[in-house]
Amino acid sequence: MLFSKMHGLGNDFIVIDTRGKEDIDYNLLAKRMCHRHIGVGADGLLLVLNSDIADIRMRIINSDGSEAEMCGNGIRCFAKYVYERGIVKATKFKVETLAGIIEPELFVNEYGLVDKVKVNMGKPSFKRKDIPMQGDPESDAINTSIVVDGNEYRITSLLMGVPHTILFVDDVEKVDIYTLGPKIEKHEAFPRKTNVNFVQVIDKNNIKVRTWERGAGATFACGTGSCASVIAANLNGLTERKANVHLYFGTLEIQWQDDDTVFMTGPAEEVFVGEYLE
Ligand SMILES: N[C@H](CCC[C@H](N)C(=O)O)C(=O)O
Repeated sequence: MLFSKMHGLGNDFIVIDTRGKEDIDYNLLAKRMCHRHIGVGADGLLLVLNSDIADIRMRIINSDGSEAEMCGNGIRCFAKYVYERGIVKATKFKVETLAGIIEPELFVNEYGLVDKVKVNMGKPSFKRKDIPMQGDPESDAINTSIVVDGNEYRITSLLMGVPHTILFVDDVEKVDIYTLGPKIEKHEAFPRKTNVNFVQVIDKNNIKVRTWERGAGATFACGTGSCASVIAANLNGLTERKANVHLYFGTLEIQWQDDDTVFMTGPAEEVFVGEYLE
C-alpha cells in the first residue's frame, strides 16, 4: 500500500488515498503503520475518500486506532496532498470531516508546491453537551476546575472540532506532561476523553503550547489544540483574539474572528513516499 509521510510542525501523519478501498480495517492499520518501531511511525493516519457533500473527504485515525472528528495540522497536510496530486484542482476547497465541512486555502510557491495553508476551522462550542463534559449540558467550562489525584487544576474546556482542555502554566518545559496528560485525557469528566494543552502566555499576541493528544500522546504540535488555546487564553483575558502559537518546529497563526470563526495558518511538509508491505 502506497503512502506519503507528512507533518505539520512535527505533528506527523501517514496519508493514504483510500478511494475505492473502503473494505480495509483502517483502525487496525493505523495502529500498525503509526507504530514508531515496527511500522512507519506517525501520530495518526489520514485517509483520502470521495465525498457526496464536499470536494473531498478526510478521515483521521489516531495512532492508538481511535478515530477523531478533525485534525488541524493534518488537514493542512491533507490539503497539500490532494492538490499536488491533482485530486482537487482548486487552491481553496471544502473537505468533509466528522466535525463538519472544513475549508483550507493553499498558498502555492513558484514551483507549484504548497508551502503554507490557511484553514477556516469553523466555530468553537463552549457548551458541556457539545464538548462533551460532565455538568449542566447548557453551561460552559470556561475557567472551571477538575481534581486529579487529590489536586485541583484550573481548566478551560471547549470543542474545536475535537474536545480540548487547556491549563495555563508558567513554563511548558516544566510540565510533567507524561503523568498529567493521560490522567486528564481519560478523566471521568470527559465521556469521550479530551486532548490536553499546557499553555504558557508570553504576551497578548504570543503563547507557547505543549499538547498531550487524545489517542496519540504527547505531540510536537496540535492544530486544533493551538486554536483552542488561543480562544481559551482570550476568554481568560490573557491574549488578544489573534495570536502566534510557538511550537518546537515553528509557529501557527491563529485568529478567532468576531463572527466566531477561527482561522489557522501554518506550514505543511511532505517528507517521503513509501510502500507499506504488511
Ligand atoms: N493533532 C490534531 C488533533 C487530533 C485530535 C485527536 N488527537 C483526537 O481528538 O482524538 C490537530 O492538529 O488538530
